[in-house]
Amino acid sequence: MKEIKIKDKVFEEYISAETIQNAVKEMAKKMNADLKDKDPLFVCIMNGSFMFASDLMQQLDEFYEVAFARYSSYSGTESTYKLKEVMPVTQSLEGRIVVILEDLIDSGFTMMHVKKHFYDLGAKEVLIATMLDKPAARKCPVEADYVGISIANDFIVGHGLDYDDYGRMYNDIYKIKLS
Ligand SMILES: O=P(O)(O)OC[C@H]1O[C@H](OP(=O)(O)OP(=O)(O)O)[C@H](O)[C@@H]1O
Ligand code: HPA
Repeated sequence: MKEIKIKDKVFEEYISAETIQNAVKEMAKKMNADLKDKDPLFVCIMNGSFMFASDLMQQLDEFYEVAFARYSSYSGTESTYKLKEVMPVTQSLEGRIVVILEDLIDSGFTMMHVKKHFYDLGAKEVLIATMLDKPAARKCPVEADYVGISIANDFIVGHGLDYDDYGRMYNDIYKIKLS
């Protein structure tokens, strides 16, 4: 099994890029059916979601508006439970159906706060689409409307996800190897 080393940690192969692409295609099919003619605004949550958002956009049938925002709460492998708004969304959300594009829901802290914040900014409806979900890690009550793949409670890197900002560029996903 392929292993990679990032700083002090070793990670082993976990989910192939092909499995991710198939899950994203299934998600896009549902979105094509649900969102046609509704003019949703997709908001990509940086940094981790850049690959997922790019994959998904290429599978959607319509040309939709896409915006970007950046929130950060992790240090190493742990949440600080302090959400920093590094880059706010610049488009108006007033009256819009907003679809948040997230790479991973772990504790749920980020999505719980971002969803509430987008409603506070005037969104009519806020939906969450996540490439990966870790239901066993949930500490905050939030659920996604679209889930690519549900995974166990392991720290992962790849396909946008990082350990201390490294590892995002791997196309496959790797999970931490505990020694
Ligand atoms: O459900 P949670 O426990 O809140 O964890 C999920 C969030 O953590 C990661 O972001 P991070 O804060 O590491 O920022 P990044 O996307 O820039 O890496 C990930 O991209 C999610 O946004
Ligand atoms: O498992 C993870 N990997 C990378 N970043 C994360 N942010 C929350 N959980 C994770």
